[in-house]
Amino acid sequence: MADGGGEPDQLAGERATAQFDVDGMKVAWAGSRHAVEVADRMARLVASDPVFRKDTRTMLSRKELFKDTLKKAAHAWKRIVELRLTEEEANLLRLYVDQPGYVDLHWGMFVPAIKGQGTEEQQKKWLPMAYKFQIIGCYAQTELGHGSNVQGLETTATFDPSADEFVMHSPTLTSSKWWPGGLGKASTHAVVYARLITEGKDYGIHGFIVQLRSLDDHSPLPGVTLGDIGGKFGSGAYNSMDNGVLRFDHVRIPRDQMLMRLSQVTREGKYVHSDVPKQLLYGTMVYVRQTIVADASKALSRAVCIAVRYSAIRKQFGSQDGGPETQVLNYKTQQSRLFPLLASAYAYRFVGQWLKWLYTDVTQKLEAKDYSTLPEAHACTAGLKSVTTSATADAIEECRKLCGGHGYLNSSGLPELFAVYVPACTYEGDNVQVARFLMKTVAQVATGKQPVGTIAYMGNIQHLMQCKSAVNTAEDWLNPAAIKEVFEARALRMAVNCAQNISKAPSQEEGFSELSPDLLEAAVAHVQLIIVTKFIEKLQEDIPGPGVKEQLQKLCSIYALHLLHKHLGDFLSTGCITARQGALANELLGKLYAQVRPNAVALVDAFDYTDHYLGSVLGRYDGDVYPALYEEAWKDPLNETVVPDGYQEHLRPLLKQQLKLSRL
Ligand SMILES: CCC/C=C/C(=O)SCCNC(=O)CCNC(=O)[C@H](O)C(C)(C)COP(=O)([O-])OP(=O)([O-])OC[C@H]1O[C@@H](n2cnc3c(N)ncnc32)[C@H](O)[C@@H]1OP(=O)([O-])[O-]
Ligand SMILES: Cc1cc2nc3c(=O)[nH]c(=O)nc-3n(C[C@H](O)[C@H](O)[C@H](O)COP(=O)(O)OP(=O)(O)OC[C@H]3O[C@@H](n4cnc5c(N)ncnc54)[C@H](O)[C@@H]3O)c2cc1C
Repeated sequence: MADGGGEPDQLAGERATAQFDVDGMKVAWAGSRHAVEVADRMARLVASDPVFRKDTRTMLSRKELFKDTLKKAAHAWKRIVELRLTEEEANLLRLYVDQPGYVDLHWGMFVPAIKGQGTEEQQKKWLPMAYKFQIIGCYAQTELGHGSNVQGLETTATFDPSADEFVMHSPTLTSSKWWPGGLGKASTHAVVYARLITEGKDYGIHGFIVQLRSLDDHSPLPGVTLGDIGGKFGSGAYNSMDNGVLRFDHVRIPRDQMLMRLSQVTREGKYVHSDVPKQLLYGTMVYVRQTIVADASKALSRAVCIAVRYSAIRKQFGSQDGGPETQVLNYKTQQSRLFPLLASAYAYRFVGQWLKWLYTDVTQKLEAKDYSTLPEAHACTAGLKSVTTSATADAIEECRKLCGGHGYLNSSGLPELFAVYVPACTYEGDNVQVARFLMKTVAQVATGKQPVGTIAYMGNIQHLMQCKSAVNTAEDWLNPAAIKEVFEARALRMAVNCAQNISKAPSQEEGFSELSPDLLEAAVAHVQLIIVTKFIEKLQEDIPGPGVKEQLQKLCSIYALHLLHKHLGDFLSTGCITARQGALANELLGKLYAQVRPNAVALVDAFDYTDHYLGSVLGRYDGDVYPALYEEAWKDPLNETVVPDGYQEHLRPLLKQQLKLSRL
């Protein structure tokens, strides 16, 4: 999707060497022909609208940036209403506007929290107002003193039966809500997580809908202290978001603003727990983690698109006699650093599509009161979220390095992409929960219970604990069954080792604590197996378009084998492969990189990103990088004057003094 404005296409030669149908790959990437069409239309709509320009964003002050975000959000909403966009179209429009803001939390957490934890009556009351933006909501869980440990939150909601109200209170400084996006300046309401106290008893954390600001003049309501928590990492970047602080001084809300799907407080103050598992309190986090995995492939594919196109344009060395230099994309080191990231972008895309299916499936089962798949959904979302976000953050930084000096310029788009992306590693938690799930499964397998879903492989324990890989030539590694077997054996053996070592500890909790680094590694091995498996399963589907499946097969092999190479220690120490088999995998990787090379630019074109969305002079579709870099430099406010501000006060006196000294 070019919107480069009719410049000569410097990458045409690269595109001509592609050995597959790019349109077919666009469909495989987007999920369907319809998805390609809608995404394309929304991306163009945003790219052609001057209000959504973002090329000078990193030069704005925080206040200007925030106002710009409010403007863009309001304009996006206006376009959504005017054009009567569907939910799918509206979500894509917001994606392509590409500026973090309060709307992300309104749609991404506030609305899902009410949907997941509110009764039907509560949904009927609150959702229509939220859908029309008559109220703006955020998700206020984390506090100054506690983030990961949700049970440690201190905000209280004490029921007062005489008034049929809850009293929301922040008893300590550390109980101040701290971090919620959209809270600082924009939200009128929040879903607040607080300790429910009734009849003198603390029933732990529950969700409450609380109005924070006046709907007339936006001022905080009595007893509510609100503000922004301050500037964050990077210029532009996540500073468009008003992450906020909130304190309550005995603020009263009606009883029916407690989210009551999971448990209720009666008019008399009795606490009643329904038959819904209490873990559904964390349901909004499961939903968001699933979207974060999908976002990982978007961020990673953007970075890779920039690095691949620029590496095809950039030339260094290679000519002894004044002839053309070598494209840096032809260097084997560049390929071995970049192509695994390209393969990862596709791998995360497909696992993200599968995770969305899993989430929908669990949600339907929950509606039918079948809670059996909840633990797996929790483990998969938490684990995949953790693994894909940290790998993506590392990959964006790697892409910056792969673009050399120019990658460090804001106009490359990479510094801002990194700064916006990197908090995804922090918000929404880590991997420990997956490890607990694995340990439970190992224990169940020992009792003869047959695991299902993503842990079904653990049921094959007899074979996987002893099997030796049959790989004998580099090409043997092209067999998906060979790959799957060693990834399953590695994950299972690491989990079983942990379980055996925990059983030697004085208590299970001590064992867990002592072995937590090993548990984390076992969890990562399990999650990598899921990603590899879902890629392999994708390839078993009908994938139309000449050459499309063949390219994806190569990328799947690269994804799996680069992990094998990177974690060779795991595979060797668990005895899954021999050193020679490890070397054969590496040999095949080199051959696969050479096969991907002529397709690299077309493989990133298949992401179908506009130049607006990429936001990078290095990643331009037409490859006309140098004039764009040159032009971009002149937009910097420092270039508004030839002689800089401060010359008279600080440079001139210095220079004059040196003149005097030199005359002495
Ligand atoms: C755009 C970005 C916006 C960002 C927004 C945010 O950051 S918002 C803020 C985001 N904040 C964070 O992300 C905070 C991160 N912190 C966490 O996620 C915490 O680890 C915790 C809240 C899960 C711990 O809770 P705890 O101490 O109460 O629990 P426990 O460990 O004792 O486990 C008890 C049982 O529950 C199970 N279970 C747990 N979770 C789920 C689930 N989601 N589903 C289903 N089940 C779940 C677990 O497996 C265990 O099962 P078992 O073994 O009894 O059968
Ligand atoms: C940009 C951004 C946006 C956010 N948006 C929201 C929002 O909208 N709403 C909201 O409520 N919150 C939000 N948060 C808060 C976020 O969810 C928390 O920061 C996150 O859950 C981590 O908690 P923490 O900051 O308290 O870190 P801590 O829990 O203090 O973690 C510090 C370190 O301790 C480690 N650690 C903690 N517990 C354990 C353990 N049991 N075992 C081993 N290691 C452990 C962590 O891995 C980490 O290395 C946001 C945060 C950021 C950065």
